[in-house]
Parts: sequence; structure tokens; C-alpha cells
Amino acid sequence: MSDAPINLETLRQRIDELDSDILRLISERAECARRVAEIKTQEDPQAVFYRPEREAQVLRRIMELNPGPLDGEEMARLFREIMSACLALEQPVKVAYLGPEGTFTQQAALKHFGESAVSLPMAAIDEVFREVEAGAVNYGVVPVENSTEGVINHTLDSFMDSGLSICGEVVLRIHHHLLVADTTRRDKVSRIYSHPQSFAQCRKWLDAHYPHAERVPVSSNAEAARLVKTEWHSAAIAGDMAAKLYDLTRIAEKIEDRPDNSTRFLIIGNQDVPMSGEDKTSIVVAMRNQPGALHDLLEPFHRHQIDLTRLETRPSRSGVWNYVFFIDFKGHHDEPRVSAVLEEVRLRAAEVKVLGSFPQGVL
Ligand SMILES: C=C(O[C@@H]1C=C(C(=O)O)C=C[C@H]1O)C(=O)O
Repeated sequence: MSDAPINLETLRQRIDELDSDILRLISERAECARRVAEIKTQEDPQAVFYRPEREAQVLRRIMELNPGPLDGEEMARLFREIMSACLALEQPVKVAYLGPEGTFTQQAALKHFGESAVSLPMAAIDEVFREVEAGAVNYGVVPVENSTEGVINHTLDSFMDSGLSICGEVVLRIHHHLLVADTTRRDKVSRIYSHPQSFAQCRKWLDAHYPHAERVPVSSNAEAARLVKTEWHSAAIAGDMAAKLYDLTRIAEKIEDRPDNSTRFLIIGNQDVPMSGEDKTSIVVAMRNQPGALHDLLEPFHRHQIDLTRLETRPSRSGVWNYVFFIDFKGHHDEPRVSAVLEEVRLRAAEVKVLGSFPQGVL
């Protein structure tokens, strides 16, 4: 016989001791965060306690220090929740997101702010913008680009009319599943509901497995999941949150055509976020419609050796300029070489709007 029972008991005792330590330490940490909030209120009674750059630094430090065996990201997720709970003690962050409940955007909002944030679903992207502008919430979360399907134009267009800035970004791996209800006749699925983007991301899988099923596009994956509950011959393509919300079963998992399928979301708000050490800046630039305009615009970035991470062209809606460029690059507008580039771009462009500098997504 082995001495396993004794070991097991010793280990469990040790786990209990460690849990007591962890409990004491988390409480002490929450007390510190509470004191930070008091100081912030003394300095400014209207202060927003949430600091995107500080949270990014905390998470990056944890990932750097993490000795294992837990994965760095896993550890950061635990700390994400601790910070979220500490902050909620004083002032839960209120976040509007592109709904309905159960969408990937809600998942992104909770990934970024933690489960203690108060998240409110909005029916459309411009409603998310309006809610933040009206001050009804602290931040908004909207999708901006998908690695398979490209840019979400509606979000870019909303920035053209808005005074809000970008305060953060979050990238989510998107896994789609084929979902059915208890009442669905699995061998008789003749209709599949989903959002058009999701259909596009699962096109090959659907062609191979359900070539004859009718594909019905709806306004969100969550709406697709809801509809499945009402029809015995239908299935939905949606993610984990929608499956959980509507209590559906996954009959095929991760059916997206590309395994690295991911969506980038932006956090929008009223804050000018200070430097975190690893930042990005987004600008929108209107150029005069003349030969070499794009080259003139990009040349200063090349000369100052600033990394561009994204470049999108959108037709301008003002009619004066023919098109505008959305540019993302590495660096913060408070860094001298970034402000030097921005100065040069201002001289060359018809109009430049800095949408914000923000910490690069950590999780
Ligand atoms: C405690 C602070 O306030 C909030 C809570 C944080 C935390 O729990 O670590 C970090 C940043 C802020 O969102 C702070 O600014 O340091």
C-alpha cells in the first residue's frame, strides 16, 4: 500500500493554509485599492478610479513575474478579476457594449474589465457611442476588426462624428459552435441562424457539413441562439456565451475555417490615457486628393521608425476630401518621436484627428 492518504491529507492541509494566506493578502490588497480611491476623491471629487494604463502595467508585471506552473495569461486573468473586484468595492465600472446579451462583444467587455463591471447591452454601435457621450456609462466596447473578415466599417464611421477617444483594446479568439436545443431534431436540421460575419467565418465548414441547410442571417449570434429555442429543425452558429445564456448544446465545436480567428474590440471613453510603457495610437487623417498623397502621409512614420499596425481607407462623408485614412501605430502621443511625427503629418494633411493613445491589449 502506498502512503497516498497521508500525503493527500498533508497536501490539503497545506492548501488550506495557503488559501488563508491568499485570503489575507487579497483583503489587504483591496484595502490598499480602497485607500487609493480615497486619495483620488480628495484630489478630485469627480475622479474616475479606473486607470487603464495602471491596470495594463499590473497585468504585464504579473505575467513577467509568473513562475509557473500556471500559464502567464491564466495568472493574469485571475489578477484581472481581483482588480475588478477591488475596484467594484468603491465604484464598479459601467460599460455599454454592442448587444444583445451573450454576444462576443459582451465577452470582450468582461475580459477587459472583469466580471465585477456592470455591462449594459445596446442595440447598435452608434448607441454605444451615444451612451458614453451622454455620460450614462464610463466606457463603451465595440468590435473593430476581425482577422478573417476585416474591418467593421460602422465602428470606424462612428468615430468620424464623435468626440470620444479610444482608451483601450482587447483581442478575443473567436470560436464558433453549431448549437441546438433539447427539442431540436439533430438529424433534421434544415435551417441555420447566425450573424453574417459568423457565416462568413464558417463558410467552408458549412459547405462541407450542411450544404443544403438554409442559412438565415440575423442581427447577432445571441439572437440566432434565441431563435433555435423556438424551432425543432433549426440550429445556430454562436459562441460560448450565447450557448450558456440559452442553454444550448454544442453538436460541433470550433467550426471556424481559420483556427486563429480573432476579433479586436475597442474601449471608447472620455479619458486621455497616460503612457503605460507599451502603447498604441490611433489617428484619422483626411488627405488632399492628389498624386502621392498616401506616400507623403506614410513617409514620416518610416523616417521616425514608427511601426504601423493598421491602415484602413474609408470614403469621406464630408464631400470635401475624397477619402480618409485610419492609422494605428505603436507609441503614445506623449512620446517625443510620436509627437514629432504627428506634427509632420499635420503639415501634410488636410485634417488630422487623434482618436487616442492607449495600452496595447494585454490579455
Ligand atoms: C488602485 C488603483 O485604482 C484602480 C484599481 C487598480 C488595482 O486594483 O490594481 C488599478 C488601477 C485602477 O483601475 C490605482 O490607480 O492604483
